[in-house]
Amino acid sequence: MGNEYVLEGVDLTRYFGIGRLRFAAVDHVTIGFREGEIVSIVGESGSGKTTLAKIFLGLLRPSSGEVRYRGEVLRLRGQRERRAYWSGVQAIFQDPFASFNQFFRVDRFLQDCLKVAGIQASEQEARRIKEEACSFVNLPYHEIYNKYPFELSGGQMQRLMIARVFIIKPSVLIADEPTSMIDACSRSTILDMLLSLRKERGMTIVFITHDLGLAYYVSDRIAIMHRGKICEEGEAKRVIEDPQHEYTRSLLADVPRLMAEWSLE
Ligand SMILES: Nc1ncnc2c1ncn2[C@@H]1O[C@H](COP(=O)(O)OP(=O)(O)OP(=O)(O)O)[C@@H](O)[C@H]1O
Repeated sequence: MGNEYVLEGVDLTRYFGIGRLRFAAVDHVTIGFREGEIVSIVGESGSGKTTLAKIFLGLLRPSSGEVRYRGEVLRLRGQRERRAYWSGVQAIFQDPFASFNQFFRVDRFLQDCLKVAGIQASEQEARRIKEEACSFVNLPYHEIYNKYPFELSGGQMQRLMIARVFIIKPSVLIADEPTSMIDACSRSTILDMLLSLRKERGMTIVFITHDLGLAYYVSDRIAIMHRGKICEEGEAKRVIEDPQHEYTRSLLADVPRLMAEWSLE
């Protein structure tokens, strides 16, 4: 039988610091993501979520354990292998400002996405794809193509990151607090965009958030991370309605209006 996970981490550990200061930011984490599934990794600040995301993206080496993509152990030896991997596994990071090369205009950024996606298109066809991606995220291409990232708002940058995903069509998207810089209204629009991408493309989405309400709203499964470990994992409804771990219960106590806020059921 084949491996059912598109992406998985097996016994991942990552230490930081040396000597007595050494600690495990990610501590023996095993977790897998199936095709078309949305899994949220929820935990408070410093619990190791971003470190785990970076390991999955091949941006950080685990101290031990391994990442498997489509059943194969991930070994990224050069820029070519990295690029090939990133055409399948993409990320949206917390701080969109840091995700852009500030010296490149928006058009160059989008053009690079075509390159990562391996799309060889005429100038006219490339323009059509870029316009289509911008319109998917409600950005008027003709107004922004000539701008530098610092001339965009935080929300526009985040939309541009989703336009990138729209062009590259990765199998897996790792979204680290994708809605942190925008107001509640644009937030739900962006979430809807991501949900429709998963529906249309069967994309796997890994949401990294401290917001259990948001996780419940979007996910099939939730994994709770605490001090580098996954302390609880399961179907979203089960984790919320019947939490098994003390830490999950304490997180739930912090979101008493969870159901009402997200108008669930
Ligand atoms: N490069 C690094 N060097 C040393 N320590 C680090 C490094 N990156 C992260 N850490 C530490 O590892 C721990 C986990 O950090 P991480 O960013 O993964 O947490 P997080 O759950 O994503 O938090 P947040 O929600 O605030 O982003 C923290 O104590 C952090 O200070």
